Amino acid sequence: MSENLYPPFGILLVDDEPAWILSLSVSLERCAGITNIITCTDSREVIKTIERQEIGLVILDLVMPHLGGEEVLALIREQHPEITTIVISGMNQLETAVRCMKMGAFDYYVKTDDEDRLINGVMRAISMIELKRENREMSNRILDGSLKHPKAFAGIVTTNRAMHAIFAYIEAVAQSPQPLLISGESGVGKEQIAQAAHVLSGCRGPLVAVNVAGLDDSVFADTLFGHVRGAFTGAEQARRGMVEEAADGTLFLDEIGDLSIPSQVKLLRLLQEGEYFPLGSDRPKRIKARVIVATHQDLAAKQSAGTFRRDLYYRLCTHHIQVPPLRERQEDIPLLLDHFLKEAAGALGKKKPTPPKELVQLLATYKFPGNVRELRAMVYDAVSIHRDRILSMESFLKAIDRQDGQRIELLSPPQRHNLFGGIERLPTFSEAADLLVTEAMSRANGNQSIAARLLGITQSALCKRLKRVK
Ligand SMILES: Nc1ncnc2c1ncn2[C@@H]1O[C@H](COP(=O)(O)OP(=O)(O)OP(=O)(O)O)[C@@H](O)[C@H]1O
Repeated sequence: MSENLYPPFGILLVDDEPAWILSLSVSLERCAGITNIITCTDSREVIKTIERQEIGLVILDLVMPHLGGEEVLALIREQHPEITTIVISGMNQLETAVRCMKMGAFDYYVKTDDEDRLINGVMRAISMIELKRENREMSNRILDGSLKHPKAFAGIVTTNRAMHAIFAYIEAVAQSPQPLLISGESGVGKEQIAQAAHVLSGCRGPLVAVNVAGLDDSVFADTLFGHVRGAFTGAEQARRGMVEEAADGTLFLDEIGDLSIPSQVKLLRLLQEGEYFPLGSDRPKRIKARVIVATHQDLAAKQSAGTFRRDLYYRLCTHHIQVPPLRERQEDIPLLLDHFLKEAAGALGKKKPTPPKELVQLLATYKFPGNVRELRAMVYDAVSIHRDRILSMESFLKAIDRQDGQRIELLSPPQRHNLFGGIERLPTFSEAADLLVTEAMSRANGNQSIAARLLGITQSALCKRLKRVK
């Protein structure tokens, strides 16, 4: 959103009547926040203007001296077919309208039409152009597999393919004025993703984060929209709301799934109309921030159950990112372990300890219900009590065992290929069990607790087996 012009491409108004151009410009800005407007009163200049600057939409008068609107439309379709055109006429002529639509006009309006109809049509055209652009951008990224701004994601440690696809998606939608929805379990890194999207939006303002969980409706309205002096008992001073604090930046609403229905209505109105009223004021203010929302809940399920408004859900879903849980990206565990060991050692003024080999094996057997945040906390705890050069496994084992109700089970999906394919004589059941136990003990470096987790059995069951193996 360079220089905060909206939309990110120009809208060219072509009409030989300067008064009409002025009145339409004012209405577009006042009613829809459209500021990226270029004007042209000489139809012969249209193509040159298009070639000089980035135009996405042309709003074209039909009756003009020199070149008429239909001729200009034909030239645009021929020389710049990527540009969308809306035709406006002083007369309501069905035949002309049909002809223009057949020539490729996006829509046709009569100057005497209700102004709202024209503005809604312009907004529809803008949404369509933006979607097309995002699509093109996404396809290009997917084809060349690269990121334009890898620095924006520097703080997010991952080698996972799904996470890299998310990065490419964020780059594609970063400049869109539509809201961005980030969902995923608690602790997967949703706030970090929101920060990357904010950096890439190019907005100069701040990222203002608001956790909306547990806010009742009036506190929600006051927090977001602020109030004027005397708005309610105790409102001795006017207060700016978070929407205003986030001007020219990003408003990040966390835990959006917990919002009450009346607050959902307020948020929808804000997103749809771009306007809000501070409490006690009858003068609307315009939102000038990009909105990013996050939730650990399944909004689709909530919407089906009737606890989340369908219209808001669809509005929020325009750009949607689903961050995978840590257990679905186990390849990230060694990297994150190393990252947090460094971070914790630095924060606690210690030398970075060396993790024992079996630690990654152990962590791979765990589901991490608290995701990356839980891993980070485990590492900080281990580093804070650590003394020797090699990190002790004890605190990790304790933290994992503390998770009551956690069934002991391996996380990797069962192997589908035939392990015994090349073997002529099948081992007996107890021979195979002994071999498995020996292998698990070797991988766990003799640690029975880890070996038991690797095998998916209790430690006492392993002890019994070990006695037999010996
Ligand atoms: N890929 C990652 N690389 C480095 N640190 C990460 C990564 N993912 C998460 N973290 C760290 O884990 C912690 C939790 O991340 P974050 O707050 O972004 O999660 P969240 O999904 O927003 O959680 P919640 O739903 O509870 O708000 C933070 O300290 C964050 O820095």
